Amino acid sequence: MHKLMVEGGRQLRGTLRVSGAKNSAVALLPAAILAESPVTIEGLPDISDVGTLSELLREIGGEVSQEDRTIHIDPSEMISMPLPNGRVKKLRASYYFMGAMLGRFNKAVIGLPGGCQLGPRPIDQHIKGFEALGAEVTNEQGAIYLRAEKLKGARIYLDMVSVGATINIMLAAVRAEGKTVIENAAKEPEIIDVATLLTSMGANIKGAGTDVIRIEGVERLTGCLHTIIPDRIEAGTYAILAAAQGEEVILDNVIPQHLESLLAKLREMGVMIEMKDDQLYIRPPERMKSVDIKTLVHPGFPTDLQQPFTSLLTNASGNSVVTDTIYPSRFKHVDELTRMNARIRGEGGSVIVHGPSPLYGASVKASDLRAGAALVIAGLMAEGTTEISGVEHIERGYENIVEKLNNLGANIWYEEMSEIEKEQFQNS
Ligand SMILES: CC(=O)N[C@H]1[C@@H](OP(=O)(O)OP(=O)(O)OC[C@H]2O[C@@H](n3ccc(=O)[nH]c3=O)[C@H](O)[C@@H]2O)O[C@H](CO)[C@@H](O)[C@@H]1O
Ligand SMILES: C=C(OP(=O)(O)O)C(=O)O
Repeated sequence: MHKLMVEGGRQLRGTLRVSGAKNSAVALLPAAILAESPVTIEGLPDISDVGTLSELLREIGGEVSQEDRTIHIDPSEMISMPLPNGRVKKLRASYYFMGAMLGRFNKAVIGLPGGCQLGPRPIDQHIKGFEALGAEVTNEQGAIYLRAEKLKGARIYLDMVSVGATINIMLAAVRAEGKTVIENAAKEPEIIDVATLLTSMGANIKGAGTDVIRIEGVERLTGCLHTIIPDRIEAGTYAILAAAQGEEVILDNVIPQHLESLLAKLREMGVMIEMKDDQLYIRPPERMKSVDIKTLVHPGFPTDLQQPFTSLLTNASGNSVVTDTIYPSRFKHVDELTRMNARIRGEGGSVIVHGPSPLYGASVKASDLRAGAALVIAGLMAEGTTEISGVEHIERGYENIVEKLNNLGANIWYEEMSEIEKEQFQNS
């Protein structure tokens, strides 16, 4: 078990290449289950969620091989093997095995997914969608059993906009008989990416990226080659970091249009941003202005950037109000930032960041992936050294974070935890 050590106060400069999108990759890999011949996916991020999904694909009989960033998945020998526990609990996206296995085999048995603990994360809308398509869904001792004679297209209105439910219903519906319409669908770029892969496999999908998706079921899907879009959340995290501690940082392999809400907020704070093709140039101002943020469904401010952005706000002059309407209790990073001298207090469902307040290195715990990113940013901004435990959360979603940041001039390294630290971590 190791911890991440971050020396604060260094100015960062140089070019950082953004990896393939985690939230696309984790849906694209299960989507390959639906094909009858090999699927090749390029631009894979090297993160633990991808490794876990590759193992799950192997567990159900998939032949999976990887060379560098390209994965080949041969789904032809797959069977609907129950996946009640184990790896399924390591990540959120294991829920995509429900839609994909239901779509291919008309049955699936899968444990409830894990992923970041951000407050309640029900999957009732996924189940509502599967049932509308004709599946019988039961929860037996913590595993979800899905069975259908034959899936039939349906009109499904999502009670709330859900990324996972939208993708899962698409996966189940592409081989169903007839037409499916998903209303109040999520519009995230990752949904378009999954629809692009499925379309290359032979699916008939219209409207991905809008709030009404229409799918005409087809009998079979075949393998294809697909390249994953860049990770807008990784790019956003590093853009925030560059605004906090950069001299002049260039982010490479970015789709700036995917980051409009973040870039608008950074500009409001006075950060200089230039876009050129797939690159972003970021320079912080002398003095940063406070801003309020409220997370919303895409294209609103993404909840996954709320925690990293809170770290940046500690350096802004004035009071900033942060509200998360997607996960109203996604604030576990706040106590840790407070240990580092941030002045943040809760009010109603929001937190108010009083800035600027200098941060000081401390021993802190990453409770989830983006809390981890928030602490890395805070550690780089702080005076002294910060020790971050809970590194496994960060490794779920950030490829080679140590190498990428050290290439910009940071000083970050892993250290093995002492026995006492391990015990304290496990009991905290
Ligand atoms: C693997 C992946 O892509 N994860 C992302 C995905 O998570 P995930 O797909 O789990 O998030 P959703 O978009 O489904 O959740 C949005 C909101 O709807 C609620 N909800 C969702 C489904 C449901 O059946 N019932 C229900 O009540 C959730 O509790 C949450 O409040 O989108 C989130 C919101 O952008 C991101 O933070 C996650 O990074
Ligand atoms: C919440 C996240 O991930 P997951 O849904 O995989 O837990 C995230 O990527 O910020």
